[in-house]
Amino acid sequence: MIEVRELTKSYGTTVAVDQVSFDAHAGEVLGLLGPNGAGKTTTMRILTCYLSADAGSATVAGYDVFEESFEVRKQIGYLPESAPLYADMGVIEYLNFMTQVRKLPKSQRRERIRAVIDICGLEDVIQKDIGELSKGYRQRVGLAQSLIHDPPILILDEPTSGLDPSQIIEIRNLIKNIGQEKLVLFSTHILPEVSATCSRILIINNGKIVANGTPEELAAQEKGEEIVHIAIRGSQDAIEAQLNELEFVSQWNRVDTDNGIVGYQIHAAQGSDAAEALFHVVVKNGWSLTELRQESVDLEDVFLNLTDKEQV
Ligand SMILES: Nc1ncnc2c1ncn2[C@@H]1O[C@H](COP(=O)(O)OP(=O)(O)OP(=O)(O)O)[C@@H](O)[C@H]1O
Repeated sequence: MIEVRELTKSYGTTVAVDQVSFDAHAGEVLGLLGPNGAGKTTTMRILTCYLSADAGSATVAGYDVFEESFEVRKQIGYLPESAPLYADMGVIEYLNFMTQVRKLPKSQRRERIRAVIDICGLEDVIQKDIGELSKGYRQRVGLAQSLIHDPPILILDEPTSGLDPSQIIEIRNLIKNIGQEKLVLFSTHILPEVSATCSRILIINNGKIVANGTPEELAAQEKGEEIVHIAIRGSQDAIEAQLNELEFVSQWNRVDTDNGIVGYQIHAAQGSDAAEALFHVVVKNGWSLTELRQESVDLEDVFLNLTDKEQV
């Protein structure tokens, strides 16, 4: 649905976006993660036709961002970092205004306003002016305007910035729900944000995409191996003789011995499905398994290694 190739944009001597390429598909919640100044906003502004690029190409739902901006804008709902909301407008009045900006046919306006109020949980505040709303509700109104024309793609720039923890959770859940039906591309500089919300992550640093994958893939790339914790009731000598013979095991450390149960940390080749393979080894030897656990993904290491540490 989105195809970006070698996109480049400079402001004077600052290269804000540097040969960025990526694809995004329907049904994904894609997180653009990077420290401040990494180039997230610039990338999003180019994709939403608010900014031209110096080089490269980008298409949205098959339409060229530079040649067919009218069509591209129809495909995209955009929530900029500071959404231009009008404080003295009522919620309904503002959404109605946005149906006009988006040139929705009169016959559809009422139904679309109702739909976005429902999706974004605005029912309790429809009587209020935008200026009276909490920041969390204002952000919901921002999301509602981005959805008003029912676009297949949503682009959200730091949608939880400035919200308190409970508002952040609400907006994340909203994004996840919307992501079940639409492609959502959103930016953040906060790592837990992407872990909590995204199916795939692009890490951007100094204008370049430095990683692209699911949280699990990125962590596996970083480690280059699988680490499994296992505890077995059986003869220590026999277990260790067997571990030495397993080709996928690159290294093992005995971490615990307790009442006939021996615990190991096992390093294995990436993609070897070591946990499952070790389970079969234990069963084949007639030992009993008291613990089997693959070490959890540590995305923070990935992020810190790929971006400027001092900026995170
Ligand atoms: N209008 C502008 N004029 C000059 N430089 C700019 C302009 N907009 C952005 N930049 C620079 O381009 C680089 C990328 O900025 P951008 O806003 O795209 O990053 P970002 O990842 O969105 O950061 P943030 O999270 O702080 O918004 C930064 O070095 C920034 O200072």
